[in-house]
Amino acid sequence: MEVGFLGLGIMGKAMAVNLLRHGFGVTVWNRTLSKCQELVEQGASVGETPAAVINKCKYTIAMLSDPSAALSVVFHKDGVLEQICSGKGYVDMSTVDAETSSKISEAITKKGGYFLEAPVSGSKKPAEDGQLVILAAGEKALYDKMVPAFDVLGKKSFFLGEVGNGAKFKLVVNMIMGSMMNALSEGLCLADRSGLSQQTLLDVLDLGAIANPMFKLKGPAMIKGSYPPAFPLKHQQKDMRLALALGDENAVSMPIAAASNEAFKKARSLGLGDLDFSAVFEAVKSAKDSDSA
Ligand SMILES: NC(=O)C1=CN([C@@H]2O[C@H](COP(=O)(O)OP(=O)(O)OC[C@H]3O[C@@H](n4cnc5c(N)ncnc54)[C@H](OP(=O)(O)O)[C@@H]3O)[C@@H](O)[C@H]2O)C=CC1
Ligand SMILES: O=CC(=O)O
Repeated sequence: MEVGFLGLGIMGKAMAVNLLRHGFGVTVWNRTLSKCQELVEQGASVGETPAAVINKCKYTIAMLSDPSAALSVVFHKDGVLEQICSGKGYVDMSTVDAETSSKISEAITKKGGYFLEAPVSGSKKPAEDGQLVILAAGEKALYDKMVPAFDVLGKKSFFLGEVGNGAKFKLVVNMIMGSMMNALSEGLCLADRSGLSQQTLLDVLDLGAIANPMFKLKGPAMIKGSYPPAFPLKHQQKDMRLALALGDENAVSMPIAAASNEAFKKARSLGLGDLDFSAVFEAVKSAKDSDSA
């Protein structure tokens, strides 16, 4: 199967490599075109523009940073819309809001193409290992065609019905994840300020009812103040913002998510946006420092 792939950031690169390793023909494009070279060395072809990739491939996947990137790759000059047509499918796996996804879906469908949103849960390592969880919604016929690719990229894929449901699901999941990361950060800070061992706190958490892979993976690095980006903090803050907007639309009060969003914003203002989202710990620590000054 030949697929196009737009967006070779942390996730897109790992996913495209995985497809190549499993025998897919892959034609890649990235805004910063030089990032395509590493994929070419592993057997990929390059399209000079998103339109060129769509022209070449029957199915194209996108993995882009945020709503504005997802929209620009479709609607701008040399974008997806210029070549999408009957018989071609476009699968956007970026984390965006339902409104963005619907806009893209409508435009593509109007031109006779098929659209599927398919955001993923799971970070850099699950992307490298083909262990993502795929939250797809939109055109069921396209979902069925994409199953062989999803089987390579993920450990489980869900088909969730109409466009928007995948986007909303992903935002709910990441809203919970961002709140948990803040709770862990406050706990580590509180333990330290109370004269307790942060490592012992992690050991205790790992043995009890709230043990989870995220605390186990990120906790030890957080204690060391090490935040190599797997899931960039700026993207987690985008997800909190979009989840809060979904809460606004549905009149759901989310004080914990709102407070977590403030901490992620604070972390961005401290210049931590490109680090891993666990760097919110630094913002939590700095807030506690100024409280005690
Ligand atoms: N990292 C993670 O753990 C996970 C991320 N996600 C989601 O997946 C998506 C990608 O994440 P990730 O790979 O980490 O992000 P990165 O920041 O590593 O990559 C972002 C990609 O988007 C491209 N891009 C940004 N702005 C534009 C634009 N205006 N026009 C065209 N391309 C653009 C970048 O191109 P360039 O190289 O030129 O900057 C790059 O290819 C996000 O929506 C994120 O929320 C979902 C699950 C896990
Ligand atoms: O969106 C991030 C993730 O880890 O999932």
